[in-house]
Amino acid sequence: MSDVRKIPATIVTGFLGAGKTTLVRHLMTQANGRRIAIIVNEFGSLGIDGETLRSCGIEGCEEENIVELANGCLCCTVADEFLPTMQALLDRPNPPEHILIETSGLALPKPLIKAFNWPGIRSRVTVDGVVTVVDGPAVAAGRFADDPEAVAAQRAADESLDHDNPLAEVYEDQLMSADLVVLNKSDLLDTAEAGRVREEITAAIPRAVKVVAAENGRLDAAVLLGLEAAAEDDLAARPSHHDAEDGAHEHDDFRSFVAVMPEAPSPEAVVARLRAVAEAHDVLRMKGYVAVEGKPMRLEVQGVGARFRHGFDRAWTPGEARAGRVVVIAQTGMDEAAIADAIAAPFTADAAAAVAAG
Ligand SMILES: Nc1nc2c(ncn2[C@@H]2O[C@H](COP(=O)(O)OP(=O)(O)OP(=O)(O)O)[C@@H](O)[C@H]2O)c(=O)[nH]1
Repeated sequence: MSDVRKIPATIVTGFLGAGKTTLVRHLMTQANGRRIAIIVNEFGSLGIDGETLRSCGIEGCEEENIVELANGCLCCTVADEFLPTMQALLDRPNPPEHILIETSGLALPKPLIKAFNWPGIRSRVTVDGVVTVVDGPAVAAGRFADDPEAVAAQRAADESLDHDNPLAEVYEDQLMSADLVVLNKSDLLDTAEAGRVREEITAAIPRAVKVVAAENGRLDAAVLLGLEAAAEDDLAARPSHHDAEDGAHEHDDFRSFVAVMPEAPSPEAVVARLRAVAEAHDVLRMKGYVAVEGKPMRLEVQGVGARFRHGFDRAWTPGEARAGRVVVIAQTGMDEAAIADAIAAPFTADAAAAVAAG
């Protein structure tokens, strides 16, 4: 055992839109001068999570403390991207006191936890805990539920954990790696639903793991950090649907692309259009920045399924094109052309349709 204290790292994982960035942002408000580095990985190419954190104005979220790993999912780029990034952080003259890693919503945490056993990393860092953020209302709505008959048929043919629902696989892998589960978006659950979701979560994890409820990821840092789980020593207790493949998975079940959106007459018009598209095409996640007529500020818009939030985040900078761009993430097979066309249509078309509809 080394007498040099290892730097604790917390892995924040959870499905697309569960509230990981919101939680990390809140956590950073409690940094109290502690040197915390954030590694953020996003599925979709606009780098919005990194930008959200950098622009939040919270001490500690400055440029130099946030490293974005934008290419693909952390779990698939461990050797090429994650390890060199960790090495660089550790080799800083003033290394971080804590490292927060926000995975993409489609990442499987286990290959990432395994990476902490690599020589050069293992001796200097430990996984303090895997915090899995769960979108309470999405679970309550059965978003990750398998079709019970299909699963029964599949299990009868093959006893392995694997099944054919890509959402369920990612969600369950994230749960099974957890040291702490955050049941987020409690504001959108009634007591009975919250109880049911909590039971479902507990049943899905084969060991005792604490589940804490949260709204907008607002939890005390003392709850989230200092779990001292040493997860890298405990891989066997964290089963994965991909154990047989040694963590390899290609994300070919999911696709993302960037759609262009013209300047909009109002924030409401942006949300109405994106919500209609999300519902018509079963889109999992949208996020982007859009220009609104007469507004010097940029509108940030975020959708999880058909639930949207928006707000003006910053002024368009001089010389910056007021171009609206929205990342769209859905299961493979989505009609990208139809979605792109619907988002890119001039807004006058919506007005005409509203008039025609009476
Ligand atoms: N009502 C409600 N909305 C929330 C809560 N937490 C987060 N949100 C909203 O949910 C959306 C997604 O939150 P994020 O923090 O970006 O989620 P994420 O897990 O980082 O998303 P990805 O990185 O895309 O996987 C945003 O619009 C948030 O404002 C919550 O507790 N209640």
